[in-house]
Amino acid sequence: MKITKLTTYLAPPRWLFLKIETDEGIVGWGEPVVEGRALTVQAAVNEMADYLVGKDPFLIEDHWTVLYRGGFYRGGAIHMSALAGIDQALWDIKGKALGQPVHALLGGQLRNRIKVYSWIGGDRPADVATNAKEVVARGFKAIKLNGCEEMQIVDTNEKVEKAVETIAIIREAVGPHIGIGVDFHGRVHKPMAKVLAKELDPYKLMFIEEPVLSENAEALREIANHSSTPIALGERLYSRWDYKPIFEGGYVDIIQPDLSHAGGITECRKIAAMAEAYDVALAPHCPLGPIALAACLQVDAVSYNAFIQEQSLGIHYNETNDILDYISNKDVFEYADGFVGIPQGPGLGIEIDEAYVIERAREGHRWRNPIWRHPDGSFAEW
Ligand SMILES: O=C(O)[C@@H](O)[C@H](O)[C@H](O)CO
Ligand SMILES: [Mg+2]
Repeated sequence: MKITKLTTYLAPPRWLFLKIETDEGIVGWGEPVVEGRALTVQAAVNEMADYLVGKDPFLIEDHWTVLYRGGFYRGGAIHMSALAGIDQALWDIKGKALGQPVHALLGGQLRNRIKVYSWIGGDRPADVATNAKEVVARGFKAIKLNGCEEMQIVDTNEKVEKAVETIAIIREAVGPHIGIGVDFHGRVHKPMAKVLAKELDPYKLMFIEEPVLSENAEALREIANHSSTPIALGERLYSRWDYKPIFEGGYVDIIQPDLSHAGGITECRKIAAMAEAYDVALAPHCPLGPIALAACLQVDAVSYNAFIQEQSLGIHYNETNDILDYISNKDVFEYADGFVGIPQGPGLGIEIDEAYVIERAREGHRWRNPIWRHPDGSFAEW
């Protein structure tokens, strides 16, 4: 079998899909995207396409190695996201050709299902609480919300009180047994992170996420010394080499590699294995589309340390941008009791509705994250 063609589609609300075709008619799909830079990742995929055309799609490990190492310069969000989508599509092709789900080719599933969490939005604590209750009523056993608004490098007690009040209201609303992940989104700097972590400890959170940016990971030591809450991060780390200092540092409890940002199934499987050797848990990041989610579930299926999966079915944006719109086998993600089943179909397990993808790609998108500012006019991390 030979690779014949790579085609990319800008898929609203903010995704990029990749189709890899072969001379035997088998087609694989990947989702090479980093939010807000879809066109740049598209260019990177196109730049790597000429190497792949004419090659055997089954030689995933070799293609990954050449595309990672062979450009001399390597790594980072754009390159590793492009490589991630290519890798997902190659696994999809191989699974479809052999009539096996990807997880079967990775050694076989060690779990039937994985717990999922739902994102909770809302501007005011009361709205967040209403949304949280609604999601719990729909069966979710775990939720995640943003932990604070913009936070300056040193900020006021008022900001801290507001953040704590929101979490208190949520804990009260959902009761003691629902998992609550609190995402600080890298908004907080070292001086405030330890204050917040300590204040939030009594709410027995499932984790605090990006309490500082991962490039400031040395600050985690101080935070861990002020709190017993598990610390999660990793959505902005792109390879085993990026994760190396995190494991060596010893203060991260949960890693969150993104299957569409960190080199795909091949690389995330290895990152997960490194984590297992440090007794660190895996919770793949996925505020993305159906292909990314399907890729996550393949790695969850074979990773002992995976415990929960992020996903954005029908809730992260709005009902008109549901990820199920893009797939024909709409029952593939089986939800029950706060868990989602591991897909059993060949390849990634999803069937992309290509006509719908082409139709939506005509409209495309220009997704950008908001730009925030502090009261003094300086830039604020979103
Ligand atoms: O953990 C999450 O899902 C968020 O931090 C998103 O990755 C971020 O809003 C960019 O899409
Ligand atoms: Mg996050």
